[in-house]
Amino acid sequence: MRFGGLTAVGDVSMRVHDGEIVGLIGPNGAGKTTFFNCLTGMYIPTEGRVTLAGEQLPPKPLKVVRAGMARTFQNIRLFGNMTALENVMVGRYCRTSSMALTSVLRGPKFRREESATRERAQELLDYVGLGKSTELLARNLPYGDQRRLEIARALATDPQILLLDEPTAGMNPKETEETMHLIFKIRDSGLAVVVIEHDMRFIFNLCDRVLCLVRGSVLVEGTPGEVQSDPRVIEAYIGGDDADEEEDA
Ligand SMILES: Nc1ncnc2c1ncn2[C@@H]1O[C@H](COP(=O)(O)OP(=O)(O)OP(=O)(O)O)[C@@H](O)[C@H]1O
Repeated sequence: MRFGGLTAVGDVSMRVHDGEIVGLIGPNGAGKTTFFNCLTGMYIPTEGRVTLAGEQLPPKPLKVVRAGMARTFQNIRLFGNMTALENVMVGRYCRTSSMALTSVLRGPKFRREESATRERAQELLDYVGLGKSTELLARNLPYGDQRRLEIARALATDPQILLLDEPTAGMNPKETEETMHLIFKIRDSGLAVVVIEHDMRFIFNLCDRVLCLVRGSVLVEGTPGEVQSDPRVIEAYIGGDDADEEEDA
């Protein structure tokens, strides 16, 4: 993905399997979120392709979601004035005929679908541990719960792969621990999960495999143990090259 003269994501190739958690780490500006934006059709990549279960995905967010890829955002993007339940229901609408004539006519089919959507949304709130917050406005939920609500909304789209962009940012240790268990539960249900995180303890305890991105390229890929002990990763975080360049300047 190039922006003018800047290659934000260049040499990155990633394959994720069902039931696997892959971590994406790297210093600020490495290209992690841009990579997610390319996968989910929010950016049209200058080069490269994204496939899901062998099918190439077009760079169109709604089509990507319908194909089975869902995500959460670094900066929470909920509908603040809607309840927790309604936020999850919104995620579900990509699987219903809510935008079709049935919804305009509001006939029996619409009512059946609406009731099934509500039921599924409630199930998902229970699943992420927000079963008691159904009727609370999203903006009034504690920060950690808002992040969990985003995950519930993403799951409402029935994804095969879930992309989480800094799911524990701003969380206290207890919430971080709960989030780890939630992600394990999601993985155990058969989904593929990719997680961007700056919290190294979290990522190394969570993931089966980790990729470290630096300046748009994969610097190191391996098991948490391999990546954790690789001196290049430590150097990338300390900012060896950049610091040298700044000194030279
Ligand atoms: N829409 C855009 N237009 C121009 N440059 C962009 C755009 N989006 C991202 N970039 C640039 O691409 C590079 C990668 O940014 P990105 O946000 O993907 O990094 P990141 O690894 O997610 O960083 P962080 O950990 O701070 O979130 C940065 O240099 C950023 O300024």
